[in-house]
Amino acid sequence: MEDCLSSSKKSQKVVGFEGPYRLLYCSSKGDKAGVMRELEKGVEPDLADYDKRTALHLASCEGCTEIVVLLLQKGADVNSTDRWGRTPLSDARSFSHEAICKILEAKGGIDPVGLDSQLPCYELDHREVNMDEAALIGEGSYGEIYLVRWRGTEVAAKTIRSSIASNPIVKNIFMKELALWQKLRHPNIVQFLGVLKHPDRLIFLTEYLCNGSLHDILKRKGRLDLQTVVSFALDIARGMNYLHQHKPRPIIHRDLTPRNVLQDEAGRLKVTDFGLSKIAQENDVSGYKMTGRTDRYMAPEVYRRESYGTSIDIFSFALIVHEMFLGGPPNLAEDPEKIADKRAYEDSRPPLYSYLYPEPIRTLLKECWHQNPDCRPTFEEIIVKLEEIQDKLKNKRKMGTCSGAINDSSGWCSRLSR
Ligand SMILES: Nc1ncnc2c1ncn2[C@@H]1O[C@H](COP(=O)(O)OP(=O)(O)OP(=O)(O)O)[C@@H](O)[C@H]1O
Repeated sequence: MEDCLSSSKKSQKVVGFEGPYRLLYCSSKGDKAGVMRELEKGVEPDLADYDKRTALHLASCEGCTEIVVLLLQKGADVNSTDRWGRTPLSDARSFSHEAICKILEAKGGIDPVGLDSQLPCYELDHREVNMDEAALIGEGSYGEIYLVRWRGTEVAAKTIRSSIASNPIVKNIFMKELALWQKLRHPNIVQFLGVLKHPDRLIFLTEYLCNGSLHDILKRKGRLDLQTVVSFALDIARGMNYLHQHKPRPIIHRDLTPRNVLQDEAGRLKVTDFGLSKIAQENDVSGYKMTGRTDRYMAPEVYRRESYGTSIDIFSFALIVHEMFLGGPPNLAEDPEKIADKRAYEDSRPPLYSYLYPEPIRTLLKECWHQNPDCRPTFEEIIVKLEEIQDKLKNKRKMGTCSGAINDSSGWCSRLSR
């Protein structure tokens, strides 16, 4: 733990607006003097943001020819790939910047994704769904959600805002995420059904979960008892473990929140919208923004704009489990950006009142929201711990007693019978 704590402090470096990321900003704006200044300061030409997009990606999609030439002269990698496997040439082609395509090709640039090689998404004839009879059930960052009938079954239809659907790069990324989603099959992952082939709209179908989101459930019911929390936490952890163990690359959710966890008729929770929300929130992935969207479930390393991995989802998971005991988010009135800032730079975490959080859960939450991502457990490890707690709870119920292996100093067993 000592090591974890000391490296945690090390990882708290501040990346301010005037930090190395200015290179990306200047590149996307075509500011040659700014780019030169940053490179002269010693900033690496291949510096990437948290989506692994480099200055060369940004200059290529913005059509900044001079910057592309300059970055290549300074040794930028012509074939750096971003989170979606796109190279600078992929971006230049998407926006038809012919001159830049030629420059990149001459330097050995390749386009491993290309619009043509996009994985096909399962397409359905739009006449199969009558959107005129659709009932609105919710609204998210990328559009509205409707309850519709498809082939005799109630399903959810998600409409994509035209600001997203009309941007070729964003649409392409969106379609790739959907193509990935259509391959996933797990009891704790919302099932993707297909995209409606519509001349001027982008709509996709998923299974319909009649009980709504965990956010809705907490609003309705308030605090959940320990047994329910453990069972819900296991559902989320199993769905997330499936995503993190995806081959050849793990799928990072990036926006795990109570709104992105839905409940089916049988009471089981399922995870939805991996990757999609963030695409929509970033609004314009072709440009680099100096301010990031923050929220209360964001891991410190994301807020600090550092590189990150699967453990950002573990951090969000801990906050969701914390909320289930509390019946909603703590410090609801506080500005989410302030909360994220304090978590990133002051190591602040929500309170773990002993009368609400039994000992095995307290320890688990502390591990999961550890400041150092390397010290957080994996979902596989979390599942083992939660199953142990669940087994003990079952045994206690059978024996009709609360004394035994799990510390009950806070009287948490008594809440089981509520
Ligand atoms: N498949 C579904 N079945 C039933 N209800 C759904 C389904 N998908 C979404 N909803 C409802 O619609 C609401 C909005 O969903 P959506 O996923 O678009 O947005 P969000 O999760 O609230 O926000 P964001 O897009 O930022 O993640 C959800 O909170 C939920 O209540």
